[in-house]
Amino acid sequence: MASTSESSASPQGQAEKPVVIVTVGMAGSGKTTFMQRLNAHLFQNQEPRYVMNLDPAVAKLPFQCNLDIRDSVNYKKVMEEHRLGPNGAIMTSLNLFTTKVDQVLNILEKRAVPDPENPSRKPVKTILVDTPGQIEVFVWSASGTILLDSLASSFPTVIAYIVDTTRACSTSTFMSNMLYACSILYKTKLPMVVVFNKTDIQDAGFAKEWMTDYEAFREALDGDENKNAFGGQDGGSGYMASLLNSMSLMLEEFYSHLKVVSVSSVKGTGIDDFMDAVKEKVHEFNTVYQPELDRRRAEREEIKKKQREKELEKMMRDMSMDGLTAAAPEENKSDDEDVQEPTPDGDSDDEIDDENDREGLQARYAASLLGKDSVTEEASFAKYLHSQRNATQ
Ligand SMILES: Nc1nc2c(ncn2[C@@H]2O[C@H](COP(=O)(O)OP(=O)(O)OP(=O)(O)O)[C@@H](O)[C@H]2O)c(=O)[nH]1
Repeated sequence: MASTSESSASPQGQAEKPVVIVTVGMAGSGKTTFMQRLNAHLFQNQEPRYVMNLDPAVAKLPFQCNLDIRDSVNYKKVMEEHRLGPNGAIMTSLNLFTTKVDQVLNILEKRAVPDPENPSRKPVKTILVDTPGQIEVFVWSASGTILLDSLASSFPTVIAYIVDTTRACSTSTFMSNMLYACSILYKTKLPMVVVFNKTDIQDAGFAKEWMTDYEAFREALDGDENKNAFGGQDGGSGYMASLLNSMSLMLEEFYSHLKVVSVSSVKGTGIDDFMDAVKEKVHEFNTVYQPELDRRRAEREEIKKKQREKELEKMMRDMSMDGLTAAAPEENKSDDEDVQEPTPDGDSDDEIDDENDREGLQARYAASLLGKDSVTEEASFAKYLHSQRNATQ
């Protein structure tokens, strides 16, 4: 039997990390059932695992999970309180959950190593994550991205894209599924295993063939066209066939990056193949994705560092300007003179402008040093001083 644990060691030989498997797929494709099957498979092989449910709208889970988004967010309440539809409420629930991502990672990090207080508890080797059926809500939302990025920054992470094989038999539904998978691959930038599920009802041989043999797909397209499967009139059918044909050519490169397995989540067939595929993808994660993630992280750090340097430079400039403008009046008159004996032209505009400038600089300086609240405080204090001064004049 293939084990994911042996594959999670980094190329540098660092300590083994648990592998995260995130199931993504269209509604009803069988994500939860697949998750249940994986969970049972790992249990049978006595592999310590950690199961997370990120679907706030699921009514009942057929397995026990360690971390359930429903424990921290009440989807129905979110819907009522924010007057949202189902998708909006799922997205808001995910957003709320994402605010706790640090805590989630902390828990996972702790479970990934031996617990000195509980030596009999084995470190987790696999983290299973179930996601909402509304793919776009998870994959294309900011919270979904943050959650996936956070997981991938700590552990090797693989996407399991679940396809309902019975609903991918025609060339057009197959292509829709593949385009979805392609967009997820490029959005998440994580290694992917395509899981053709429900193969107890429909064998996935045709799909595998279409993905490796362009001519086979072309023939299937011709067949669909002859049967007028695209239902087009006035050449509409021809347009669909040629579009699908072009897309298939375009997707050839994408197919070459995928690992494809056939599974029946109900019967439990193909799970070993899936685990082997995950093992391969973890290796890819460590050798290809991880360096790329590190590069992107270093790039972000560099940008942040430059921004900080820029702000510091600006602050230093502000401070030295502040010193100059503040010194000038002190050279000529005392504070008392300044307040009690105005110049003949009264509160000269120049003087007030000068004062305003100084107040602005002081406020900005305070902003740099003290943070936002203090800025408001400092600015209003300066304003107060200014009004007091005008009142005495
Ligand atoms: N025959 C068969 N049915 C399956 C298989 N996997 C899932 N199903 C059925 O497909 C239906 C949907 O399965 P779920 O696991 O709820 O699908 P899901 O993708 O989690 O659904 P959402 O979370 O609502 O998107 C259920 O009736 C399952 O019993 C399978 O391998 N074979």
